[in-house]
Amino acid sequence: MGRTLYDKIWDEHVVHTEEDGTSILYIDRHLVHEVTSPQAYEGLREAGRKVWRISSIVATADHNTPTTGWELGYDGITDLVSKEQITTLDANIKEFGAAAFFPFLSKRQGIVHVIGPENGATLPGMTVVCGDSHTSTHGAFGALAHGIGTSEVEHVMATQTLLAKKAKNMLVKVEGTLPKGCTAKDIVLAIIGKIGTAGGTGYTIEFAGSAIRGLSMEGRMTVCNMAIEGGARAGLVAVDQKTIDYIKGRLLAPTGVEWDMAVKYWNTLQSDADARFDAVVELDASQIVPQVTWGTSPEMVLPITGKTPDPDKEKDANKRGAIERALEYMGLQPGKALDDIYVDKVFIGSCTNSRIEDMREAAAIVKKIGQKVARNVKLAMVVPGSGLVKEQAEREGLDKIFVAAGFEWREPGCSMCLAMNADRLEPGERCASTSNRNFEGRQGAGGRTHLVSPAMAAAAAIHGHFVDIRKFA
Ligand SMILES: CC(C)[C@H](C(=O)O)[C@@H](O)C(=O)O
Ligand code: SF4
Repeated sequence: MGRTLYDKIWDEHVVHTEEDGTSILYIDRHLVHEVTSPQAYEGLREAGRKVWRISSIVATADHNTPTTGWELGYDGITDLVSKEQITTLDANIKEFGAAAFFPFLSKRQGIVHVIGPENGATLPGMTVVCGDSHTSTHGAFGALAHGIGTSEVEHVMATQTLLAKKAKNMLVKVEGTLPKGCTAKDIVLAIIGKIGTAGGTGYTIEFAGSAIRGLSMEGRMTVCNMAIEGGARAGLVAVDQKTIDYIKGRLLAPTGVEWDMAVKYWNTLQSDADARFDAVVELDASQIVPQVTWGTSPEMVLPITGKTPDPDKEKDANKRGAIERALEYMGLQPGKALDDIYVDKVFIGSCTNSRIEDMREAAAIVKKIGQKVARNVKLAMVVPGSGLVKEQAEREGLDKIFVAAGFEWREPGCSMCLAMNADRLEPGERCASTSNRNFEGRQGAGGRTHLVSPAMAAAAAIHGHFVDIRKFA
């Protein structure tokens, strides 16, 4: 019987399997950031160990880095805990080594899930880990990539392996043409709306179908990024010519004979036609409408044409309670039209949507509408995912479009995706955000997050409330 893409990568990396299925998996790439690595390095130090394969480590600082004041250097990091995490990473990499390190202030610094692929650190067929749940992003390259905990970070550093149990195979097939105004973000929000945040639990999801093949690598990364929000630790997309074209010439990508050999192997990284999946979910891309989350979980999502749900109409007591709590936290009434929700802040960024294509989509809408950020919007910020994205966007003049319309154009980092740096929501503030999590307090205590695509966020900034961007498409 044929094998899935997941089966193939797993088989290539499994070192040993116990009777109960517990396996030792060889790890090719270890991405490191400042939040989940300090204890791991400390553990190595205490045990007198070295990093097993230094060339597997690629590191950057992202969660704690400020997005303003870079001209002040490290003095611009006002939060002392943030500063300590960033300088600790600098010291650890100096002591333990890495294949590549993009520290705070360096040109290639950025969100770990943006800089990995961008620098050719993420390659098809690899096993990729990072002490970060959104490592699933890298699956867009046909790599088996998932987040691990801090103790596992230390284990991988010490042994180059990870203890893991094989997940089941799920196929999410999205066929058809995505309507104008809809993006990869709308696809993945629609998938999560359908399967729920636990739908992918215990599975590795392969995203397939003509709509997925039609996406750019940036779009595929957006989809895989949120596989974790659908409950799956890893998401995958089969390798095709787009994958290979994206990688060619990147900093850490193979060259010469090694490139040719790699491409030959990468071209085998698809599920066999007769591969068996344990679960199959199908979606018609042509039916997708721009999505907006209304609640405190990514599955609480509806088309922009929708209205917030009425808990009284929900028969299941648990679900009813969840709807009531979410509406209360979000400060919304049942039956509220989504395009009548006004926002206080707009955040375009995060490892879901801070790549060049996202910047282009947001700028295009701003240009098309041709107006300034609405008066009720206190802050609209665009945070590129890396220094290279920032540079590219500036070459294309996108920053000028944003700034002229009243957006702030910031330095790269995780920024307002989570409240770990200076960018955050104040209690009660409502935000249109292109990030991936809308949990209570995620963007700051009491903050209210609505997850949307970059184009939807940009339009919300200009109109002051959510709008159906299909009318501009
Ligand atoms: C800080 C880090 C461990 C965390 C994660 O694992 O995802 C963060 O990136 C997030 O998005 O919540
Ligand atoms: S951008 Fe957000 S989701 Fe991504 S790694 Fe940073 S904090 Fe996590």
